[in-house]
Amino acid sequence: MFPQHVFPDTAEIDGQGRLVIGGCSALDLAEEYGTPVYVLDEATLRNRCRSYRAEFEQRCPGAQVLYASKAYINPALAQIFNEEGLGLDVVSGGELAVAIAAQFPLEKVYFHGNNKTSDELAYAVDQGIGRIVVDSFHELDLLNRIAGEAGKVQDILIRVSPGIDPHTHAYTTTGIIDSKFGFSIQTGQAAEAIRQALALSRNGGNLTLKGLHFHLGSPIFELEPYQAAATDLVLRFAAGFREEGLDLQEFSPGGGFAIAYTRDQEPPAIGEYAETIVATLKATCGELGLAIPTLLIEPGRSIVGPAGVALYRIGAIKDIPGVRKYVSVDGGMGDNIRPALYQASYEVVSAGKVNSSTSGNGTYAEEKVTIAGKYCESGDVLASDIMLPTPEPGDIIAIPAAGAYCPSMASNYNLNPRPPMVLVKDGKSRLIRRRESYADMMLCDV
Ligand SMILES: Cc1ncc(COP(=O)(O)O)c(C=O)c1O
Ligand SMILES: N[C@@H](CCCC[NH3+])C(=O)O
Repeated sequence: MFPQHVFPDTAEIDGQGRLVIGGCSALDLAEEYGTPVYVLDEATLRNRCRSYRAEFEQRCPGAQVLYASKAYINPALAQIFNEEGLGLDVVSGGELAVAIAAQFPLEKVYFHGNNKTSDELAYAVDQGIGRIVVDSFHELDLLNRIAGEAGKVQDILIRVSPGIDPHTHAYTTTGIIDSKFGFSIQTGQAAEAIRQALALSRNGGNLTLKGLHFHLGSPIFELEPYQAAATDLVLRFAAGFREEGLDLQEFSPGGGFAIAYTRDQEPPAIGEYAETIVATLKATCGELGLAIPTLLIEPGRSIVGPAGVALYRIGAIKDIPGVRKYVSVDGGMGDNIRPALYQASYEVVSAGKVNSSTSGNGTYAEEKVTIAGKYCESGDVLASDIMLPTPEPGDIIAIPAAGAYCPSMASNYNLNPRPPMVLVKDGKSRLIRRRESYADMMLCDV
């Protein structure tokens, strides 16, 4: 059965059992743009942006949705997010440069990161970035100096670490006490950071503390970590600094909202995350007598992830009798490091032979295979022991839920060019990033 809910909103199967995305045949896209290729469905992207805005704004007027660029950004996408009224979360000078290239309104850009360099901070301050989310004492001093040299007063948030385990992969957990991100509430370092920031907001300093931020990790399939544990805990902590002059104008519980990667996964709906966060925010602020701050949320994966489908072409097929059947494709860990890095699981369908009750073609006989990449690493496996209609060299396979943290974490390992990105909508496709060439990969070599 076709796992519709892990594919983009517009995905369908035509009468010949072929996958169609955004009105475009996956086989035709593979032919036109070559493989591997990442296809992004514009309708899904925009639907997710609109759902986030609607679900949070209707419950909490003035709430702002900041797209977490690290999930994937380029100028064309930044323009779409701007059209949809989102802000941006950036974590490097490079991501900020994309926002600038796309003429994104910089007052809606928030700069994160545990070790922003002085060059990056100076660049952000000079360009007039909206907020810098300060993550260390070193950064507090450095930024105060840089803003002073630029003759500016920079708005900041402080990132706190609430000491909450959101039950996700150890490599993607950020809000626990043993984390390189943020100032820990438990150790007293968050309190000290707030006091220093307040002092720099007053005594001739060059910073203005606007509020607090935290981010627990990603993907978070539970609602509870956002609720009592985090939103409630951080708000109570913030209320303790009212007397010392903390005016909590902005409050961000970060991102981390989950998506379905495999057919058995059912993450909470966007409305459920919104209800949990906003209800807790309102109840806790009411109880503490705090004015409700502007709520900021930072979804990345859950906006771009479900919009993306990776297409690969099958090459070598190696059957090791009694052991495993390896089906190798023309991409792999260079364009999707997530299985190797996080043991992430994906669905795989054969784009020209989709087993679906709506295909009208009955079913294709399946066999158990392992999808391997073309990289010189044994760990370069995209999906292990999955069922696939009998594969043949030349077949196109599609991996859904691939829009987030695949192209953005892609590398040139083994000097394979990174794949192109294609936006599809209403039966038309548009290249928004071309495939790298061999010359591109030698561009910086001197
Ligand atoms: C500070 C911050 N905000 C937002 C995000 C976005 O997370 P996700 O893409 O899971 O929504 C991240 C990444 O985990 C992050 O570190
Ligand atoms: N890159 C990770 C998530 C980390 C998000 C950044 N803090 C992933 O692929 O799931």
